[in-house]
Amino acid sequence: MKLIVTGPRGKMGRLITQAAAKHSDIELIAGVGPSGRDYIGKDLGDVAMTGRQLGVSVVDNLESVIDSCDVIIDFSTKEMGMQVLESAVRHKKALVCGTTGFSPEEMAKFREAASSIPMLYAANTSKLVNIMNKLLEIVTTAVGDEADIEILEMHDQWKKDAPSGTSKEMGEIMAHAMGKELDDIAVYGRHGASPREKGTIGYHSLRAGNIPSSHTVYFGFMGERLEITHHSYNWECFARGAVDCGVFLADKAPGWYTIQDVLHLS
Ligand SMILES: NC(=O)C1=CN([C@@H]2O[C@H](COP(=O)(O)OP(=O)(O)OC[C@H]3O[C@@H](n4cnc5c(N)ncnc54)[C@H](O)[C@@H]3O)[C@@H](O)[C@H]2O)C=CC1
Ligand SMILES: O=C(O)C1=N[C@H](C(=O)O)C[C@H](O)C1
Repeated sequence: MKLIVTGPRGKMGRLITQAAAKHSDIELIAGVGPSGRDYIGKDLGDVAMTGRQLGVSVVDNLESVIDSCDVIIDFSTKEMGMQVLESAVRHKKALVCGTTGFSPEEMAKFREAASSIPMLYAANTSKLVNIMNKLLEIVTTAVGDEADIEILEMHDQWKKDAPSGTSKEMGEIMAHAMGKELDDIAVYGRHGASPREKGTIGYHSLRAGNIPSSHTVYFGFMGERLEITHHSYNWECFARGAVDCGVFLADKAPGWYTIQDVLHLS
């Protein structure tokens, strides 16, 4: 599988390149970074600190290398993510996108792209988070209407979007389990509303230091509560999952694929 990674100097791009470089089924073709960076033209292995040179460069123009690849993995910014999507559709290349922070209108463009390319979007590529999502569906189906549901997510000080893409996916899964739409029941922060309105999902985002990612969903009852939590200690679990998604997508026909398909959780 011939792979291009965007943002190979970023936190995720670097780890994805490192994981891909160790994978026997993957040939890295190029990295794509922003123009003007001092590492443009340098060896991808050096830029992503894989521990060995890979014999391919980091370029600043995806269009110049895209025809040589089978799959692109993009964990960058929402602006870059939209550009990558356009190029992938134009050149009919499979795309794994793990970038978060897109608007509903932008997300619709990813869905549209699935009619012409193999497309996998995942706000969280950790295996355990996606198993947690299954647990959330079970609990919400059973007690969603009785419980006070609150999501608390924590990330590092540099994270650009809030709430996290993962917590939005979790909220959507729980809302759908209750036969509702998240937009109708999400409450961002609480401002002294009392009593708490039943059937809503509360959102709380915390940004501090270098916390990689924590998500807890609270199901509050009178006299007891259930908490379901995932903590990552670093970003490697997401990079491993992203590479698995890329390998999965390489031989697929155009269509919309999810991480549940990759993990056989559907
Ligand atoms: N789906 C998942 O499991 C996960 C998703 N993420 C998401 O991945 C994204 C990236 O996160 P981080 O790696 O922490 O961010 P980062 O800020 O460390 O890296 C972003 C990278 O994008 C590159 N970039 C920005 N504009 C570019 C352009 N025009 N051309 C080429 N490259 C460009 C930057 O140079 C940088 O290398 C975020 O949206 C984050 O929420 C992060 C972790 C896990
Ligand atoms: O920016 C991050 O770090 C992460 N972003 C994703 C998100 O927005 O949910 C996934 C994970 O939480 C790490």
